[in-house]
Amino acid sequence: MQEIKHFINGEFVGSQSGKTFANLNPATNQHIGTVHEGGQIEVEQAVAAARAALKGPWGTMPLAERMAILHKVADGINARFDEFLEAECLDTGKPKSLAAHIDIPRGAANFKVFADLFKNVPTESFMLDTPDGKGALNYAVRKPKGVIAVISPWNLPLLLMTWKVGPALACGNTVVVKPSEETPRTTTLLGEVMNAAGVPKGVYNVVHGFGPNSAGEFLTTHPDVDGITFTGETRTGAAIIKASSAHIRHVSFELGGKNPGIVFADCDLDKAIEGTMRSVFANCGQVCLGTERVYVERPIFDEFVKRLKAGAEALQMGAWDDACTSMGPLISQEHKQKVLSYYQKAVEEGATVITGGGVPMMSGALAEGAWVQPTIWIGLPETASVVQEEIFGPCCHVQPFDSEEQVIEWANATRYGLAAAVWTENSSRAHRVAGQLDAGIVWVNSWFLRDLRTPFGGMKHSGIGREGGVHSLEFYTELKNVCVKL
Ligand SMILES: NC(=O)C1=CN([C@@H]2O[C@H](COP(=O)(O)OP(=O)(O)OC[C@H]3O[C@@H](n4cnc5c(N)ncnc54)[C@H](O)[C@@H]3O)[C@@H](O)[C@H]2O)C=CC1
Ligand SMILES: O=C(O)/C=C/C=C(\O)C(=O)O
Repeated sequence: MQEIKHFINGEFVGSQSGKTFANLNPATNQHIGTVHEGGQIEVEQAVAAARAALKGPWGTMPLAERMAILHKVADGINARFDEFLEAECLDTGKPKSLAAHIDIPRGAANFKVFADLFKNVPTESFMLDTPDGKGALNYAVRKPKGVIAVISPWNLPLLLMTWKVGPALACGNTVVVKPSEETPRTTTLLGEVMNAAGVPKGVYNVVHGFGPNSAGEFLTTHPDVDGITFTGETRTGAAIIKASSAHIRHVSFELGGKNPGIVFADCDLDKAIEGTMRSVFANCGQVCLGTERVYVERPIFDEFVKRLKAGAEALQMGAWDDACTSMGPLISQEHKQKVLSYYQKAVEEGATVITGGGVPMMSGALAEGAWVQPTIWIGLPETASVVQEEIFGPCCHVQPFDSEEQVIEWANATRYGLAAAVWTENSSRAHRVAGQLDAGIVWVNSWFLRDLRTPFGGMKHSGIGREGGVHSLEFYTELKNVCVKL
């Protein structure tokens, strides 16, 4: 059984309180590790270490050296690829085919891409005319923001944590990470890679624990934190703003979604089915960008539903290391109960269940895991709970539509605005519809095709701010204008 400790000032340390909690494998519900629960003391130590590293070796390191170290971190993740893969799959139950394709490579890329992006970024300068005719020169310089608190979720643990830590470190900041209590392993393993890569002590710190009245809250309310970046539920984002409001600092929030997939009759149906299958069921539906509302133009509705059903029923649930597995379990028993409560609500609200709706029969060690069936509903009004609320499970409601105007109105009629997918071969329509959707990202004829240089974030209740490319640079640095009278 693995003991999972905090990583503070370059060392693995236990909690002074002696408090621990269980690390469970969601595929089996077995206790596979013991995690130290951080309190005020560990958060205090981690923030102090991050502040000292900022003033010391990291803050004074030449840019080229810092970027070379971040390349070594990426190489270090790749060199220990199989260990990261196993750690991520044990924590989440996700199939290794998925984690090997997405989670671990993106974990490494998040360091390389941002190191390369930020190496040569210019800033603005302006000449100002003055009455004496000599003028003044203004130029802006970027400084690291300082100590960044990173609060990360359990659905794509390494990917989403490094998506923030990579650019934060590339900009010269130091970080204290509070990973999700459900998925402590890869964040901890990254500490070993940081040390091996030569990252100075205190630059990357990890404190384990929960949210309210635990490490998460202690970190986000700490007065010596200069910025908070968070991915997770909208309600948690609101709680973090409220709890930390005494201190003025920037926040960057990537929150929930209830994303539409819009399928026009002129789409390439094979591509639309393949993309919608991924966007609904990948990672057992636990992706904030995933599609939970599918709108299909009426002439192809029956055919689409028939083929989506066949795809869902062909998914293979099983162990993470079985090459045949295409869908894993949900993250926890608690989340399983939440998703099943929506399965029940859908029926109570009058849905026709096309497939799924319950719990699959799993055998052997998997019998006690957090498994649910991939599920498709039709026949609900747009006001139904499962059409309006984020479920975060392998399920969707499919609705026929008759006009562009109608589908745009429905697509926008939620409090969320994170992502959308549009399937059409008509490029004028693609641009027209994309322009009218309330979403931070619209994919046309694709889903989860990511370019890390682009703005990423949500509208409405789906987030505050954008990260990615120069937008990460904006969040993780402070701009200072220097005005020199000539
Ligand atoms: N990317 C997304 O949009 C995600 C959405 N979710 C949604 O959120 C639901 C709940 O999942 P959770 O893991 O509980 O998500 P969450 O939003 O509660 O947790 C995300 C992170 O925030 C921390 N946290 C929670 N409360 C906090 C607080 N008051 N102060 C500081 N940190 C805090 C957690 O410990 C974790 O590290 C899921 O059922 C799903 O619907 C969950 C994970 C990711
Ligand atoms: O940055 C990405 O490519 C993925 C983002 C996904 C989420 O934010 C999520 O699922 O929570």
